[in-house]
Amino acid sequence: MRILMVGAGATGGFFGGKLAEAGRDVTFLLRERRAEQIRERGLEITTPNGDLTIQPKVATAEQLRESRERFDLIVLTTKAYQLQAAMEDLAPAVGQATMLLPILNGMRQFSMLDERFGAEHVLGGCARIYAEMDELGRIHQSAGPSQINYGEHSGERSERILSVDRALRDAGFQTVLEPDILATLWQKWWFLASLSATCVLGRGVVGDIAAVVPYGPSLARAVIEECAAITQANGYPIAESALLHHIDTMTQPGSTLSSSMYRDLIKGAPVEADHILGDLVDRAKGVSAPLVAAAYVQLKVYEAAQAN
Ligand SMILES: NC(=O)C1=CN([C@@H]2O[C@H](COP(=O)(O)OP(=O)(O)OC[C@H]3O[C@@H](n4cnc5c(N)ncnc54)[C@H](OP(=O)(O)O)[C@@H]3O)[C@@H](O)[C@H]2O)C=CC1
Ligand SMILES: CC(C)(CO)C(=O)C(=O)O
Repeated sequence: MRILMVGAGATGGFFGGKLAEAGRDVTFLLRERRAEQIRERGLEITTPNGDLTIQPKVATAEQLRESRERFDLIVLTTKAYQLQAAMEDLAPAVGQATMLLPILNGMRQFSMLDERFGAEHVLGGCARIYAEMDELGRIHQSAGPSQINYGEHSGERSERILSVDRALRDAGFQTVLEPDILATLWQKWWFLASLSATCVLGRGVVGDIAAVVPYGPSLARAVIEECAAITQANGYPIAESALLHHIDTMTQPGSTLSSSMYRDLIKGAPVEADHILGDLVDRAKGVSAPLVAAAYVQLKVYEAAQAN
């Protein structure tokens, strides 16, 4: 299977690097600066289980346009606010049977891809990992999961999704072929949105907020309950045990847990406000979610200040 990874940032660099190291046929579609960095330094990845540096195949949008090379699987790993431009860059690589697998957070990416390329090309997917790229372009994975979940939106175990499964598994990270990828996406979304909104409102990682007893833990609990209620109102039930487990995780003193959105915020980098929190409150279906909305407002004010 010929795989095109769009982006070699924290997630794309990690999963694409692992796939390339495992011998899969991977090309990275990169913008000029990142392509140059990787040609010079290689793709460098550090993980709790060891480090690796590879020299992957790299293409820029211009090279892709000229070669008109088509790929079997295109994995999208940009931030949400980069997706529109990335779709234009990757378009020449989409042939009749090409599958598009976005592993971004949130949900809007699917309607955007459906509209641009046709829903028949689009698979469901998401990633679980704690990773960051530093200013030298090195990818650092922290302890915790490294996993991609994927599936047909219909839930079908089609020939093509089984071929994706064969291509992605056993490459040094976990993979899960999902019977109901939409449910998985919602489960991931409420977890991520509640973590992000709590960290944004409390301006700290989980342990910092948990230390402000009793208000920090009650903030986390209230945000979790809002996100869970929106998810349930959209038809995705949450087991009591999952809710309690998440509340426990999010109120642990000393925990260094945070989301990629919060890490971007404290770095002064752009954030996926509309995609991760705005879209969730837009889908509240009458559920009251003042805390998630407040976190969203904060991020939009931050975005506006950044633009000036
Ligand atoms: N980081 C994490 O731990 C996790 C992140 N996620 C989600 O995954 C998604 C990606 O996040 P993350 O990997 O952290 O983001 P990063 O910013 O680390 O990486 C995104 C990469 O996409 C590249 N890119 C953007 N536009 C293009 C384009 N047109 N062509 C080629 N490359 C492009 C950027 O390249 P350039 O260097 O040129 O700017 C950048 O390197 C987000 O939705 C995030 O929420 C999900 C789970 C965990
Ligand atoms: C769920 C979590 C926190 C880890 O995969 C994430 O998606 C993120 O940090 O963006």
